[in-house]
Amino acid sequence: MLNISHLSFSYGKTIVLKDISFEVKQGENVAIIGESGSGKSTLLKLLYGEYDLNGGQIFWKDTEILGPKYNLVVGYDFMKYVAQEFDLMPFITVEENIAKHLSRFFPEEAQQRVDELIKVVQLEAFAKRKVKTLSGGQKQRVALARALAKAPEILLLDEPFGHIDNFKKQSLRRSVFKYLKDKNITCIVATHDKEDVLGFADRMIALHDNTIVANAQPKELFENPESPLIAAFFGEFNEIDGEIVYAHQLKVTDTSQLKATVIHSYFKGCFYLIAADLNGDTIFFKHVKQLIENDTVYLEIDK
Ligand SMILES: Nc1ncnc2c1ncn2[C@@H]1O[C@H](COP(=O)(O)OP(=O)(O)OP(=O)(O)O)[C@@H](O)[C@H]1O
Repeated sequence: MLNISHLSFSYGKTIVLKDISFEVKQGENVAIIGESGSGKSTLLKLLYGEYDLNGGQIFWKDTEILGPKYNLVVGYDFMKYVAQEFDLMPFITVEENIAKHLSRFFPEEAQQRVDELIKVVQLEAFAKRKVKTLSGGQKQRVALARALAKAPEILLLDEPFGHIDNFKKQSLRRSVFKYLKDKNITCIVATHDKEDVLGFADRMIALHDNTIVANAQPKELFENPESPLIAAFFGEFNEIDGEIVYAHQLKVTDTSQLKATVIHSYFKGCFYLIAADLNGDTIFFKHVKQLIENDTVYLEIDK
């Protein structure tokens, strides 16, 4: 169990996190969300022991995670952190980067492990390539594999698929998160992307105003978004009479109290996102067909 109690941290005078407490069970996948600058990366760095806390404590089982004031070398063997800027060794190959920290006394086992991880991050075709010749997304996958090489108990991931194209992203997510679950590796992911959360995270923690404003299962938060911050994470939404209504929860009907004027139809693939004026406010709803500008539509809320 990872136990964070009353954690506080500032960069100089800039307060970033104030009195944060939460727990993460072994094998759990927890997503940290929040606006840019809300302190997601800072929280991961604190969990890793990169900075000294201003207050509070972090424990993994019986080990207290301490910062540079107490540790000559930052970090702990049982934990790996994949930062947004991954520092790989550019002049050696993908395989060599991953194998770097594996024992040289058991070359066969090391090679098997490298092969297994290259498969997890779907880089089979690039195993023998020098890292400096890879794209940003490919490097990100090498950094992930390298973090997994020594089988950490906890993995801290900062926007782990941010550099990876949509084409590859979904299958890579499934592969990596399945691997972590299979190996019972605790995983904490800082992300802006709901796709990193839905279907994978057991729990979601939202940071706002230096503190935790939500800590619950993604389904629970999706169904009852307590604030615009949470709703916005999941998608387009409106505030109608003080109520949060997702764009997919507004339906066109024959007649209703909600009379709106179409402003624009955005083609979104299998639906159109319609912007419309409702009593002077712009609202958004999903519709199967394109609607004509300035047409009147009646809407109902279908939750
Ligand atoms: N090394 C640093 N020194 C001083 N201030 C910093 C430092 N790193 C981050 N900050 C500030 O701390 C706050 C939190 O930053 P952090 O990077 O943790 O946010 P974030 O939620 O991860 O943002 P993003 O989603 O953009 O990555 C921001 O206001 C940022 O400007």
